[in-house]
Amino acid sequence: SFSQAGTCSLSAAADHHKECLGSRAASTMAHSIKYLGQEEAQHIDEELFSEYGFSVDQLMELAGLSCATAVARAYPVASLTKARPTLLVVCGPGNNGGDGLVCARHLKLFGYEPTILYPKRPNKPLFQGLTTQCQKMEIPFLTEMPEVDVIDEAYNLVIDAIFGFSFKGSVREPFGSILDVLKKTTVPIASIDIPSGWDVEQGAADGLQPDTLISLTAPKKAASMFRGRYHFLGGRFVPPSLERKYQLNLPPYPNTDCVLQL
Ligand SMILES: NC(=O)C1=CN([C@@H]2O[C@H](COP(=O)(O)OP(=O)(O)OC[C@H]3O[C@@H](n4cnc5c(N)ncnc54)[C@H](O)[C@@H]3O)[C@@H](O)[C@H]2O)[C@@H](O)CC1
Ligand SMILES: [K+]
Repeated sequence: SFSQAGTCSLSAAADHHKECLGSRAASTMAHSIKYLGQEEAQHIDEELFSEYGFSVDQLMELAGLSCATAVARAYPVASLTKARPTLLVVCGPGNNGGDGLVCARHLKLFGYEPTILYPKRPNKPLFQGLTTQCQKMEIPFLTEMPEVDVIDEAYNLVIDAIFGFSFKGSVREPFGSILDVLKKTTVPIASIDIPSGWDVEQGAADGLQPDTLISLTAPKKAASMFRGRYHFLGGRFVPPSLERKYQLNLPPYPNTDCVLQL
């Protein structure tokens, strides 16, 4: 992937994969995109709501749509190996989990068969609404995390929407046990914004190793430790003055696309 310092360390195989996706704009090479620290990511988030007048559900919809689009790019339905286009979406207790719910809904519309695990649901209208929408879309909800062999057998991909840029400290239950299962699965994992359980800036040597990372707004510092195949940028909603203020140096999204492969 393309590092902060602007050095390119792609293996020929990874390069081939990227070419196959056909989405890599040459212009991304000219940019040195900024990798955000945790506080900076939180400030940008607050500013989008306070100064720029966005609402959470608005940005969550765009973020979740970006994630579903990235998944459809990296794992087209026709490329999946299981008989049915099944996906497991694991949603955490904050806005990262909300992105997961939106992502699941769009993936269903894109022809996938998502199933959701949502063990800690905030008692807020936003999340209740997103949950109802998924239920009405006939997306099943699990009551507990399946065993590793069940996941390996039943799903083509796991979408990790457990923690995003507000994660801190050591993982509390039930998410510790859930992440232990995810570390053992052979099914590829696509992480939304941050691989869950990773320190937002330092990463985690013994943590999840997702195949795909979808960085929202801008990558966080830990993304420089991502070693999977596909790194996407999503969340095409940053006003130019905010981009300038934080010197995000975002590469241009192609045409009307809501994701960009880094
Ligand atoms: N600013 C942006 O650009 C946007 C951000 N969005 C999403 O919002 C995310 C950030 O959301 P939040 O700030 O709600 O936070 P997160 O979703 O990162 O997580 C916060 C939740 O996790 C819990 N938690 C934190 N550390 C924990 C630990 N060690 N063990 C167990 N639980 C722990 C907290 O109690 C809280 O419930 C981003 O990563 C992104 O996915 C999008 O929804 C919209 C746009
Ligand atoms: K995540």
